[in-house]
Amino acid sequence: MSRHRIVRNMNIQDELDADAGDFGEEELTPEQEEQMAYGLEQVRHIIGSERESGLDDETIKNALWDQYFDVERTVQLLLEEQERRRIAQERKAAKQQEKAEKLAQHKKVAETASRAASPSAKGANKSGARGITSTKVTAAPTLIRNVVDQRELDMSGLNLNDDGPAVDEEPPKMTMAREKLLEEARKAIEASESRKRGVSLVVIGHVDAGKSTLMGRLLYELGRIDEKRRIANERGSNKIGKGSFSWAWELDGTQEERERGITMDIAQQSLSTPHRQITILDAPGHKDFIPNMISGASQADCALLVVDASTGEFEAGFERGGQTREHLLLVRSLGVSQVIIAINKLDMVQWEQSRYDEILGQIQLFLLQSGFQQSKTSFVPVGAMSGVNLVNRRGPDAAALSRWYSGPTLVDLLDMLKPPSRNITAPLRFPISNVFKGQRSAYALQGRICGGIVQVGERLRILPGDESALVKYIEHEEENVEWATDGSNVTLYLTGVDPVHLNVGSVLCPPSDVVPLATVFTARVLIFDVSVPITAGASVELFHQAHDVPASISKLLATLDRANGAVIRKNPRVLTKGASAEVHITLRSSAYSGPNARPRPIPLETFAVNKEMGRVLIRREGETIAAGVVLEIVS
Ligand SMILES: Nc1nc2c(ncn2[C@@H]2O[C@H](COP(=O)(O)OP(=O)(O)OP(=O)(O)O)[C@@H](O)[C@H]2O)c(=O)[nH]1
Repeated sequence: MSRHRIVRNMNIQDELDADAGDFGEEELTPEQEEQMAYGLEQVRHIIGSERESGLDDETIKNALWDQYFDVERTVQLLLEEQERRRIAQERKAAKQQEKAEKLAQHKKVAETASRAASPSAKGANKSGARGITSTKVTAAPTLIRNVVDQRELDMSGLNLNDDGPAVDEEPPKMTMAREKLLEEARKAIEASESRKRGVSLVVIGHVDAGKSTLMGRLLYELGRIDEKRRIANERGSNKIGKGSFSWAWELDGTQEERERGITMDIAQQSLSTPHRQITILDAPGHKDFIPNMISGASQADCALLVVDASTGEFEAGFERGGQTREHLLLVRSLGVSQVIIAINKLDMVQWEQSRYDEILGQIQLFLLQSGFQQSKTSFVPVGAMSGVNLVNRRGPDAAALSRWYSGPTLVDLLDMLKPPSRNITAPLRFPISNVFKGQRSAYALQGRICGGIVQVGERLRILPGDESALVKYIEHEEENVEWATDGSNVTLYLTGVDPVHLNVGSVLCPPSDVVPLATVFTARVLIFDVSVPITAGASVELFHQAHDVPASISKLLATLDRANGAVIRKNPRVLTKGASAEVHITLRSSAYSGPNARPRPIPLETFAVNKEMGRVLIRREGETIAAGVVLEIVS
């Protein structure tokens, strides 16, 4: 379950549980009282389901504490819930009314037809039959057929007296035909060009570079964290002797992360600059959690690399085995071309310009070697802890920096990130990156839309498998929306499906245009800095979107010229550092599935059809050894 989600769920729980009967100094209105009662019910339900899903009470409590001060958001959530229920009830009443009217109409026709069919009512028969054929025109044949059945039908089948399913269970309806939806989406995208445009940003870098601190402090500087919450984080982190991590607490929400002082999973937040609405994916820097980092990077448009400028620390992160280079290579391989490099902790080297220039020079060279264009990379000196040069350069800490730096702040650079173009006419592809039990009897799936458009009420296929499900709600940037397009990081709430069919790595798509499945495919790969050359049959871990599966590089087809793709050698014996090659990749069954089990296929597309669905990463023994694109699906 997503940590982010636990925290969000706990918003309600925390407020109501902790403050039941004592809402601080504030008097509650009757409406709020009612909301609180409803919320408490939710709380019990949520605690129950969190326990069922294996969370211990300590973690739940921790998450509760985390949201302690978010009173306004809680009340707002509850009011929204009430409003949704009201609308659903109104819709239900309108539908029942409509059904009743239809039934009355059918009954009338039935009576007429029955009179017409009755041998004892000859006059009526004639006139009735004439009446139907002459007045009911095209609909008459169906109606007459129904009339016969109608007389035998059990009225309960029409559900007139039924209370119907719980309001929450009412199946969602698609509000727009596809063409109309596309039209509306195009207009909205055009309109957003002049307003705030959305981008998603993955925050990467070596362990302890200050990524979470930077994000926590930035959220505070931008007013997304209030004073109460800041104090709570400060107190909480001091209490366990981790005071220097108080800013990181905002992002590192689980007990284990807080106690260990490291990020372990992707944390999602959003912030807003004058021209951009940014979804932040804070990735772990520790090499043990690279799979989680890859999952975050595969959902991002841009990257923010944080490096630690302190003596010896930059070097440790940048040399072989450090995460700075590996993260840069990974994001580039996953298609991210824009990157901001925040050179952090300059306070540790007395804000020396020479240190900044030295680091900038080394990274710039590596960026060029790794295929980043200089025009799409930018550097900024910052002090995350004291908030220097994030939003402004005010205060005594910033004075030393201002002596030699007059360029943009971090927010200025974020505000200039180029939003991705959206391919809304492509078939929908939604690779699942996270699954958890949502509220309101739906299952929640997090991920990024890789092509197309999705709307509430749509039925989607889940690949691999034969299952489908209905989209009940769509959440984007913490708001419920009717539809969402390519490039958006969203949470889809699905109903009508057994959760066993919802797995990380599965892809949702339209039933009429399903994504291909593959167990063997041809890929063009670029070999990274490997210590042991790759031979045919090498066992590897294949990463595709948020998912990793066992595989082997089953055939080495050719080595290629990196510049023009021409074949240098067919059937090479080995692939060494820096080689570009065409290979066959074959999925293997996992160690748990037994010796004779066949590998489960994964949803994949060629790079030519869908860039995001056609990228793969290859790792071996905890090291990323290659990145590639899918050329052809073999089987
Ligand atoms: N002196 C100084 N320390 C900082 C600064 N920014 C972060 N730190 C410290 O660096 C340590 C690591 O910070 P985090 O934010 O947890 O680092 P991280 O990159 O998110 O760590 P992982 O996600 O676990 O890789 C903490 O002790 C911070 O207080 C800074 O600007 N100056």
